[in-house]
Amino acid sequence: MTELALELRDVRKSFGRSEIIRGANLQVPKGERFAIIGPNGAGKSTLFNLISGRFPLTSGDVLLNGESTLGLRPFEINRRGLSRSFQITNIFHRLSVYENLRCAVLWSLGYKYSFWHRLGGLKDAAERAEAVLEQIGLKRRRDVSAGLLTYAEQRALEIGITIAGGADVILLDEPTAGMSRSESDAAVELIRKVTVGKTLLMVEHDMSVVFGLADKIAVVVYGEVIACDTPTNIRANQKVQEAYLGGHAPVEA
Ligand SMILES: Nc1ncnc2c1ncn2[C@@H]1O[C@H](COP(=O)(O)OP(=O)(O)OP(=O)(O)O)[C@@H](O)[C@H]1O
Repeated sequence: MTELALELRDVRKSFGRSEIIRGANLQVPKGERFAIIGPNGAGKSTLFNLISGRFPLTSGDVLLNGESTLGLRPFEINRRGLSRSFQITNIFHRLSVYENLRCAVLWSLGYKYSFWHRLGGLKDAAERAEAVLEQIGLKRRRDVSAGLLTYAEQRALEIGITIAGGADVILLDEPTAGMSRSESDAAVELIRKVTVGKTLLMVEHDMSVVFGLADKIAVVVYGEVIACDTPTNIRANQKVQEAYLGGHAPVEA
């Protein structure tokens, strides 16, 4: 049987009287790259917030590596091996690129920022931060304040921060939003490289990124996963074509 990294079982979420997530089910096998697509307001970011523990579920269950995460706080879910990035960049602008990464490593190890100064010599964290720096291609920019990086570099750093703790399950929220075609092609390569052997779940609107990167695509419409399949099958799926008004299935640019 396939081992699942992540499983959503009849997940529901209401805000006040509106039910936004309406019985979502999803199975993400270990080591696969999944894209979540769907119209604006379908509930994709809300699903991410439920999976990462930012919002409590109204009902249903989320399993990470076979274990329920119900009632766990975001940092506890993070310590169990799930790390997420945000649509809005989540970096410390006044710290250098390297310091941002070291901070992310230390945080994942359970250290609070207030202990920072006493941990400067922690060899493992420093080595890990250097390795991630290399992986994301920002070695040249090591000592630059993160706030001075270009937008694309900041998004790469953000991916570095997300993977720095060594989580096996990575959630990326619109990793190429606001990028030019060439920047987004480079981001796809970076994401592919840093997620080798890991499980990836990403929300993405850019169909060339989705079709270029995803093993499977989950389509969310009105808070339900209406289809989850390979890119080829999703393109041919009648229900998906109908959900994308006008009867056109999502296609690459
Ligand atoms: N904290 C909240 N309180 C109330 N309503 C919310 C909250 N968060 C999200 N919603 C509502 O839930 C619905 C789904 O929003 P969500 O951001 O998850 O959609 P999305 O699929 O990610 O959209 P987009 O593609 O535009 O980013 C929207 O109608 C939104 O207004």
